[in-house]
Amino acid sequence: MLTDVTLPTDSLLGRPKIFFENLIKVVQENFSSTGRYTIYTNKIQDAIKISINKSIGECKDPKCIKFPQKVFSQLIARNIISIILGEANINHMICDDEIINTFASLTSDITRVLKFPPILNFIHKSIQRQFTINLIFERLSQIIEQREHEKNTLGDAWTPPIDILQTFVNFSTEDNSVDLQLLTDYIIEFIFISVQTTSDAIISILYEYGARPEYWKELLEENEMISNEVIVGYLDFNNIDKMVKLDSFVKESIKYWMPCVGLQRKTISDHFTFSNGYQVPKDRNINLYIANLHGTDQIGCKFDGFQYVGKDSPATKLGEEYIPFGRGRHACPGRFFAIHQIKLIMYFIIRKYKVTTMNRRIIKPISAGHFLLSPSDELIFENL
Ligand code: HEM
Repeated sequence: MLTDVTLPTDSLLGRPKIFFENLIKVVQENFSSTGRYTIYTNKIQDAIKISINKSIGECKDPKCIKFPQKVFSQLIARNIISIILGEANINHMICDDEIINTFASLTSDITRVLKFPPILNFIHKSIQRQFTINLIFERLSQIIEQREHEKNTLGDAWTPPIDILQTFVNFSTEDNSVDLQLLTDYIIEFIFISVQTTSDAIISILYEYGARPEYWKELLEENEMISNEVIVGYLDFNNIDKMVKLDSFVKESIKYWMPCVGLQRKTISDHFTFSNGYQVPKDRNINLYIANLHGTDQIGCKFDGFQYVGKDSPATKLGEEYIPFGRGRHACPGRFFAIHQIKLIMYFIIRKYKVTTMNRRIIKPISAGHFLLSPSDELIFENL
């Protein structure tokens, strides 16, 4: 038997199993293909437009974004804030640079802490406390206080806000009292799993797009066709489903930007036997040879951006040859939401800018074991 997947923050937050089960439940219920995130899509589109205007803006002359990592983690952070806080001071919060930066850098901050050897666990604990008393804790306290006040004033007439925060409040309330420490941990974990994963994916797609002008014409035509169908100023799910060429391009790019090996599991029974008879003894770590499954250029295959068009093979559909979101019982439940955001972001970028890598150079992902080193190449934006 192989171990279940554990989230990297498990050791840091030190919460019992039920904590992570609740978190997965929230993601499954709110962000599966049939999830409720339809109610969030307009908010996300507003947040994306604000981010693009603020961070990229008008580019009458070519503008070089030197640190795409920073710009796109802030953009995704703004999206995530808009769905976590939903109805709470949303306009104020999604323009609050301090909270956006805290959300955007949280994952890299935590990842740095997780690199400490276990013997330094006591430092984990003190850093965790530092996290949990930081800005997020304070801002959440203010919002919860306001919600409690409204609840007490309105009594039975009070209707709970529909947002992710309120869902986590329900999991953190006992005897009518909200455990703010627990609530903060839920939010930290939610940010950890959703911000950097999605911003890394969008950057890799932009690197591929910027270096491959042969795809621009068809992607722009598809973009224009969809924009002609948008009626009330916001794209709906039907519009997004029609971005089939973009979806295929996104899928191929994400596939290319996976480490060579990964999705590690550990043998916890006496031994594990593969279908070909190969046996792995207890306590050994097993990594999949992802490049081979995905057929990337690391094993001599060519990037083929439109290969999935018309094949009933969207970027969210998992298979033996496509595992960026894992597979099986613990496959990523947030992938529908991630791809939804990615397609929206690409939609707004493609229609406004010509995007290129420096000298239209193809940028290659660099694997270091089962990690990818974050590329730090610039992207150049110019108004169309
Ligand atoms: C492009 C963005 C994303 C990528 C590439 C990604 C990838 C993954 C991978 C590889 C796993 C582990 C699967 C396994 O080991 O079998 C995972 C698990 C998970 N992901 Fe994502 N993810 C992304 C975005 C998100 C988002 C936006 C959310 C939340 C809204 C999310 C929530 C989760 C959760 C809760 C798990 C744990 C599932 C479980 O253990 O049952 N992910 N993700």
